[in-house]
Amino acid sequence: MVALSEYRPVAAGKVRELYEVDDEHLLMVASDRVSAYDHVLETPIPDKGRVLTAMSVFWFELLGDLVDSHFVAAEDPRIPDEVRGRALLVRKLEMLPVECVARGYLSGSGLAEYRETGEVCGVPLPDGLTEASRLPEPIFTPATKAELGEHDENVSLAAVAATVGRERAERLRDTTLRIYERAAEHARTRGVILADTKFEFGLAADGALVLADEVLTPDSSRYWPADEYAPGRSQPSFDKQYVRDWLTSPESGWDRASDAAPPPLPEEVVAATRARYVEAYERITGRDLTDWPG
Ligand SMILES: Nc1ncnc(-c2cnn(Cc3cccc(F)c3)c2)c1Cl
Repeated sequence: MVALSEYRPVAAGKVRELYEVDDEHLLMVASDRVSAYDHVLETPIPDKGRVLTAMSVFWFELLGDLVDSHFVAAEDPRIPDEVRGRALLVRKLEMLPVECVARGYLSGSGLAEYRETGEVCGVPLPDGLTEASRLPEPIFTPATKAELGEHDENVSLAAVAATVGRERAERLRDTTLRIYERAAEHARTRGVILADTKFEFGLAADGALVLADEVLTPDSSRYWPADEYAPGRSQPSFDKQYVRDWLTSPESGWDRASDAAPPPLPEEVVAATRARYVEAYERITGRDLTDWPG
């Protein structure tokens, strides 16, 4: 069995890493780290990496009739034991430099831009929308990838077309919206609102779009519990709300406005957060996490 240290690191996000396996393959590794308020917390959430990995695989399979993906294997001799269950063997692709975001609801950077201009990424929206308003129909709001720690910058479809060509930009938009709608409809039947999500695509040798990166995880999407949905206020995050509430409570002694690192999480917040990740996975997929390797 190969050790992770034998693979060359090629990229690292806040809570995940990417390694080169061979000329054709990469290893995408999800850690148990969690990020909140733009800080990576020092306390890991056991099984978070497994849940997000298993969730991506579920969506690759469910969306397989709509779009090809880079996914090769979740169990394979090339996957080191130390990351088994939270790592995927994927095809190495030529990646398109576009963060393909679909939004069915208005929040985050979309809401901020709407409040400034009445539009998001050049797409005009009706008046009178507020935090977490459901949009008349889902919109494509692409962004350019920012440096680690910075926020992505929203751009127009024309800006994407200037980068990848008009036809490919429209294909990115259409594909992004089609797989968002399919996923959001599935999540809704499980009592979960998929408010928005971010995809990354690469190109196959014949120029076809291939869905890459992590897909429809709680780190790349906003998941809200449907039974608590109420527009006009920020919605509870399905998976991170316990962490957010504790960090902003007097009990933590942390001042979010300061740039101080957040304190370690109490074990009951860790346990409750782990339970929410497992619940999100089992409700969305109908599968049992105990059946997933690792
Ligand atoms: N199949 C692919 N082929 C070529 N490149 C990529 C690729 C490069 N960067 N990223 C984003 C990223 C950054 C940090 C850790 C991650 F796991 C993923 C994805 C992929 Cl997924």
